Amino acid sequence: MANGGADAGNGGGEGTRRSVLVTGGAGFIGTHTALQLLEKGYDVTAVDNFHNSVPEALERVRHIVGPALSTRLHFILGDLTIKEDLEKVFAAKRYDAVIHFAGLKAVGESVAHPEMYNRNNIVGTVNLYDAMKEHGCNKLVFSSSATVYGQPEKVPCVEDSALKALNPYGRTKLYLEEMLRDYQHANPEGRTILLRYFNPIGAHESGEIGEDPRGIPNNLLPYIQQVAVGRLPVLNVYGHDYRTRDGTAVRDYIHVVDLASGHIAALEKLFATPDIGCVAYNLGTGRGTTVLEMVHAFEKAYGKKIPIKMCPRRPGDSEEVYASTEKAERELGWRAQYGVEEMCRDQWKWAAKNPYGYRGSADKKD
Ligand SMILES: NC(=O)c1ccc[n+]([C@@H]2O[C@H](COP(=O)([O-])OP(=O)(O)OC[C@H]3O[C@@H](n4cnc5c(N)ncnc54)[C@H](O)[C@@H]3O)[C@@H](O)[C@H]2O)c1
Ligand SMILES: O=c1ccn([C@@H]2O[C@H](COP(=O)(O)OP(=O)(O)O[C@H]3O[C@H](CO)[C@H](O)[C@H](O)[C@H]3O)[C@@H](O)[C@H]2O)c(=O)[nH]1
Repeated sequence: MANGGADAGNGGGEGTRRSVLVTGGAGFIGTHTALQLLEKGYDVTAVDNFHNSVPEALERVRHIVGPALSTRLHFILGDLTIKEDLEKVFAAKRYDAVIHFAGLKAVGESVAHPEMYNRNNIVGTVNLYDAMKEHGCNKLVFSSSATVYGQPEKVPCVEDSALKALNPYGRTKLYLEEMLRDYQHANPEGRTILLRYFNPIGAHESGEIGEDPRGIPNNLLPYIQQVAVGRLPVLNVYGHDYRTRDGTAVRDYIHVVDLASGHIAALEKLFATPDIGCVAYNLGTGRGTTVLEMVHAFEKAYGKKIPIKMCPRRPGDSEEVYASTEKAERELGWRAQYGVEEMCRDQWKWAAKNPYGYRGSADKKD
């Protein structure tokens, strides 16, 4: 868990409760983070255009935290690429900090529609930064990704490794990291943390909120989950000739609840460190797991076999990616608590309760 007291967001009384703007707050990581922020005593405003999420997700957050904390969760429908929407967001309240999740994240889609990724991820972030500057908000936590390490030559990935983008999605993250460093250089009073997520999976332990991708999932766990609930017939395992323990690729899977607590730790670091500048941290567990190990861990939670089909490697995939977690441990006082067993347990709980995600049934899907 993140360090810090139970009511760390409440800087000493009702009138001084810290207020955080969460862009993309209805999404997978946004909902889990909003929930923890509320539990920590922060006042939360989520802004989302529901491009990849639904209002029900935030209703579930309200349900989990209960009526009292729910009053501190505000929502504004808005699109970061529309400046007027951001004006509305910043006119509503004064924010002590922003956690910026809003973005598109599907690699394949970014190859097919790079202009959409640049417009959404880059223009959205430029607009957000301009609005923050205009309204005197200088603390930002930005969602970056391990994708900025490209195909790492050396693992574990350390924060000062060489960076490289392999696709248009990765290029938006890499460019935004560089842009935010430039902005920091020009505005030294700013405080920015870039969080490089490894592979977020799992769900809140209640099984009420989780990842709900539209269409056929690209990522491993959402795919396995859909095979488990009968929406897809078989898991294609991409690549079984890697130089790894069992021939399948290795990733650093991290429980989304741990990832959320990493954001609380980053936020607390920003509040506590006036001269932090712009710093990157990995959020991973530091442990690598193969695709087949993940399948077996999920089967243990699910209680049945997942049918698999061995397939050729997926173009662009790396053999082995996992994080060095030393910097986050040392400087944020944060480390992941959960292992793959808990990740799969909670992923399956979410799947079993919500086989068709938030939309409830096959007919309503998409
Ligand atoms: N989930 C992962 O595997 C992963 C890995 C590394 C980095 N990230 C990054 O973390 C962030 C959050 O990811 P997530 O998994 O929660 O994704 P998500 O799609 O579930 O959440 C993103 C949210 O942002 C909203 N959004 C997108 N563009 C918007 C815009 N222009 N204006 C307002 N709202 C907008 C979407 O509707 C969605 O609710 C993204 O920036 C993503 O690139 C995710
Ligand atoms: O149906 C599937 C889906 C995935 N895989 C394999 O499972 C592993 C993990 O794949 P994911 O798609 O879940 O995750 P990636 O590590 O490939 O990519 C994710 O994590 C990256 C960071 O490391 C980037 O952020 C990227 O955008 C994000 O999708 C890979 O070896 C992949 O080939 C399968 O075998 N079958």
